[in-house]
Amino acid sequence: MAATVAGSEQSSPPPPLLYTQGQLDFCRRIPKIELHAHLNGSVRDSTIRELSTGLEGGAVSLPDLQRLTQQASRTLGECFQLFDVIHRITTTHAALTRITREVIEDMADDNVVYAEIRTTPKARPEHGMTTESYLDAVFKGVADYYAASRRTQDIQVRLLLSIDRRQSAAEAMGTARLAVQLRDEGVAGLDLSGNPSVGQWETWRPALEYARQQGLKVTVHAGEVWNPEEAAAILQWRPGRLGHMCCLDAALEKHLLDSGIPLELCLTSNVLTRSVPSYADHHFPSFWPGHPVVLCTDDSGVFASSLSREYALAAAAFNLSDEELQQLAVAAADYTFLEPGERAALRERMEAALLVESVDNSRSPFCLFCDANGACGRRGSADSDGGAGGGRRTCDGGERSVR
Ligand SMILES: CNc1ncnc2c1ncn2[C@@H]1O[C@H](COP(=O)(O)O)[C@@H](O)[C@H]1O
Repeated sequence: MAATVAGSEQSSPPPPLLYTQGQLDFCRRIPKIELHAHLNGSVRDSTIRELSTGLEGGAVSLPDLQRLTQQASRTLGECFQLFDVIHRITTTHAALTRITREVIEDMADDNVVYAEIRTTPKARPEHGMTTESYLDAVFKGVADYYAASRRTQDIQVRLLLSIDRRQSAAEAMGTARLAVQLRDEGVAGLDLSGNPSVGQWETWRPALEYARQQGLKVTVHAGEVWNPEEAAAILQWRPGRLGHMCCLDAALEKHLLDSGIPLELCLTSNVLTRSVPSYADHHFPSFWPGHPVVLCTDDSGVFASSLSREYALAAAAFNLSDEELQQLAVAAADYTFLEPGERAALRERMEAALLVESVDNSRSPFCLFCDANGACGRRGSADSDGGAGGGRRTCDGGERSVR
């Protein structure tokens, strides 16, 4: 049977190899800043499996969950199906506290030194949860991380509250008021996100406007799908940062370049959701260098990635040198929603940690189906399931793809 699988694999071309172990190792050692990470999109696979197993009465369709998490590529619509499943297993205060602590642990392990984690506060009356208690549980997760971490203050964390595009104008205003109230408790800003095919910009604009008038920073998802009228209206409103901006015509691209608004770019998310056709075709090089850009993960759990992996993918796809990777990482300090003095301190900390070594590219490469730990999810890859590596597979794909 194994021979049949291997035989059938031989007939299909191997996926392109995108970066080397040496590049990934180097990117892991660079101190990094994460500015676009959705809390419920960053949940560990093992935690999703554990929490869904504990549920009674088939509240979560495990076959659906498994099908969606095992697909190498998923459309934006399928991603939002996956979020619905994740939201059904992170309904308790304890689950929220746990996922928050774990997300920070994973970021700290990946050498992220500053993170803005975003989430939509949700009221779940059936679990005795209000939007305020949702956030209390998230804050507890942050506190638990610091209480348990031996490497205290390795990573500095701020929250952004997200307005979900499914929300009404009144609900959006509720989220904005909460963000303003919690400004001194670790909330650094407000975000607009959610399924880009849902709703109208004018619905949430007053809430974003209110937050901005109160001195809060605002970031907005835009151009994740083709909607030039909305992208133009958002650009004209001038948020503090913009997420994605994949689907732009030449006029909008020029407008964005002229605006100087920092862009949060999430390569794997955009490729897997088909907002861009491939890594090599990503719009990163249309903006960087020259325009403020920060590489981010978006949903490290949903897309099986890490910030280091996103840097390594950028290095391979756009032929970036070690110095350029570090320039990207350091510059991100300037685009954070921290106060100016805190930004400067963060930048100094990043500069003090610059690396001067070169990359060892001789070690095994990674392909499109390799996850952040180098385990290859492609059927028939070498050292398949259940071997001495405890089910970990190594990649035997083809040539590395460099643009
Ligand atoms: C793939 N690109 C994306 N585009 C737009 N919104 C996204 C997203 N990825 C995640 N979210 C938003 O973040 C929520 C999950 O985290 P929280 O429950 O808030 O912690 C999703 O439900 C969606 O609203």
